[in-house]
Amino acid sequence: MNAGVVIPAAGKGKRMGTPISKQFLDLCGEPVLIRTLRVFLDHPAVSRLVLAVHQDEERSVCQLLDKYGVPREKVGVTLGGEERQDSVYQALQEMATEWVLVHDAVRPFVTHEQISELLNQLKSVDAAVLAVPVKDTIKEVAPGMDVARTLERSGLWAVQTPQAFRRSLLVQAHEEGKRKGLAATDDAMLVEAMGMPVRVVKGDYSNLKLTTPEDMVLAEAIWKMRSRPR
Ligand SMILES: Nc1ccn([C@@H]2O[C@H](COP(=O)(O)OP(=O)(O)OP(=O)(O)O)[C@@H](O)[C@H]2O)c(=O)n1
Ligand SMILES: C[C@](O)(CO)[C@H](O)COP(=O)(O)O
Repeated sequence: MNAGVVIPAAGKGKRMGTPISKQFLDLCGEPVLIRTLRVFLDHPAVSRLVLAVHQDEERSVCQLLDKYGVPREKVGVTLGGEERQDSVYQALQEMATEWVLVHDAVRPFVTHEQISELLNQLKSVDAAVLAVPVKDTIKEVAPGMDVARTLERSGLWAVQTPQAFRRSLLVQAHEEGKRKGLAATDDAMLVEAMGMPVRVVKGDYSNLKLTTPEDMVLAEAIWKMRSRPR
């Protein structure tokens, strides 16, 4: 199977709060974005990647790709939008493969096994996502900070990326979502809104999304753990 990869990388990382956007922070010697890209570049089923970047960072991203020897014939760069959803849609316009994976630039710990398993699922379904069972008790909290209710944990999963799709379905889902004014925090939500099934593949808790400052500390620890000789 031949797949393209859309990497939304146009966020400003407000919750991380660093002067440079979190996708460019150093993770044990290389920028997060480069670490994420390498996983996909090295996967045999990936034929093309498109990065959606912020307009102020387009030049510096291109320089970064050249500095780290990223093959530009395989990696395109396009401008992202206001929200993650807009950035993914923009990058999808540059993608022509039948199958597409969407993956956050700030999840550098995705593995080849996870990518392969998601693509394997696309032999029987048109949408599949990585997720892990939630570990905490989840409560819905009312605006006044009183607990509204406690959710039944047994069926709750925290969804990650990559998320894998038949490209035509994902494009249609984004377009219908836009028409209906849906604000989606992941791509599968848009497919779900069409009433289409989405398969869940069990992921790994270390496939962290770097969001807040303590995530960088965890990320360094995970990187070091993975780099230790076995
Ligand atoms: N307009 C946007 C917003 C987000 N993203 C990307 O979507 C991924 C996940 O989003 P998130 O963690 O929310 O990143 P930020 O929007 O940068 O973070 P924050 O919400 O804290 O500002 C990141 O790779 C981010 O760069 C994007 O491409 N375009
Ligand atoms: C797509 C995602 O990574 C799945 O967990 C997540 O929803 C992105 O959310 P964010 O609000 O853009 O961080």
